[in-house]
Amino acid sequence: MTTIPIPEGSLFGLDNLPYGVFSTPGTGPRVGVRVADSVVDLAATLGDAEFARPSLNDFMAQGRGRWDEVRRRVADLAAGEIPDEAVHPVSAVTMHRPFDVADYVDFYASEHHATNLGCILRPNSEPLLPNWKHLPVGYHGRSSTVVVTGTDVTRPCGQRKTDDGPVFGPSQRLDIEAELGFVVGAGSPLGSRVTTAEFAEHVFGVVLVNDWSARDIQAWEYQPLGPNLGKSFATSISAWVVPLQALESARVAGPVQEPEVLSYLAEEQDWGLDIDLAVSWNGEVVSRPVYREMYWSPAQMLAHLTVNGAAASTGDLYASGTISGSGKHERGAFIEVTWGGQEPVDVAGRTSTFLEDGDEVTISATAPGADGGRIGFGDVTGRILPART
Ligand SMILES: O=C(O)/C=C/C(=O)CC(=O)CC(=O)O
Ligand SMILES: [Ca+2]
Ligand SMILES: [Mg+2]
Repeated sequence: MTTIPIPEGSLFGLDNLPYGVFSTPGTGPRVGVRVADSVVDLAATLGDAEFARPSLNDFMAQGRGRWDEVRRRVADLAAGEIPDEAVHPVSAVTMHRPFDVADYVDFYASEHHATNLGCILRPNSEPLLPNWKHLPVGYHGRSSTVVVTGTDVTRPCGQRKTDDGPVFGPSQRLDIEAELGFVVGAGSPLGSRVTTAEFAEHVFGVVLVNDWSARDIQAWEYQPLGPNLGKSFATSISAWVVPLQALESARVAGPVQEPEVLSYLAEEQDWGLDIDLAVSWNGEVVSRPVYREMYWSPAQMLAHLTVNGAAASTGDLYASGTISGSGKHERGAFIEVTWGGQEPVDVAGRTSTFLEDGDEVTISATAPGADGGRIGFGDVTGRILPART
């Protein structure tokens, strides 16, 4: 039997306990929980069949009562003695995409980001469009290209506009977007709505998201229907799903919403989140976005997603949109950091605007934990491979 050492200050203490899907040489992917620098095999310890599967979906589908029960059992387990064969060092396992992604929607919930992009992309008009403060604007992304951290990202090819008309080729303005992703566990039937008060009954947990974005492809294709191929080539997520319960100490009131929102978007509980992110480009931190300034809360986003009667499904992923704070060093996309490429930055020994082949980007995040310390999210990392031409 083994007791897992939890060093003082660990971001993965007993107040976090995120879930993921891992494999070891010789055994297939299955559900594990991270405790400090170890992964606990849940099928081998708790014995419940849904943990022997290569995704979290069957567990997530069972709903809040079951999630809370398992979290209590896992906390007891992690604090006590565990059979040696059920504990693996994080460094010795392979992490997989933690859930089968059903639908994927990306929102646009940062006022700072939306304003910055408006100024950069549409300099002669109002940066925020008239609907922006009345509803959380979003678009449907491509769930089949959601990949787990560590997956390489091939530079996309596509159309971009030039003075001589559109040309086809590798994107020359490849960018990132640092976001949070909310993972739906318990779905809702077609024809029903999820109210803002029901958010925690449906959302299982949170991942970090990098919504890779080819700005040149996007700028040419997006009017009037929104982003499509400029973003659908890859979206990276972290391997560990932080349970919503672990974020209790991170809950804060969001910004005051003025004008007042329509009643289906009104909230009685605070679902702003005090989460600090860091974006590293080739190993150097270039930005520290803050989640707490996000205008729309995740409870409002889910209420909006279902207000027309659209069903929510186990494995649905909806992302917050780029997380940009008010400060210059809090911007969550390189198009903002470099102001449309006009203000290059010196990063890791190079002057840069957009991503070059071989570049690597890592997004990390921490939040206040229940024990007075901090909890971590697993990183989301990706490296750019040259285009297939
Ligand atoms: O303002 C635009 O035209 C485009 C905005 C984005 O690309 C952002 C997007 O994907 C939503 C977000 O991440 O906030
Ligand atoms: Ca985005
Ligand atoms: Mg801690």
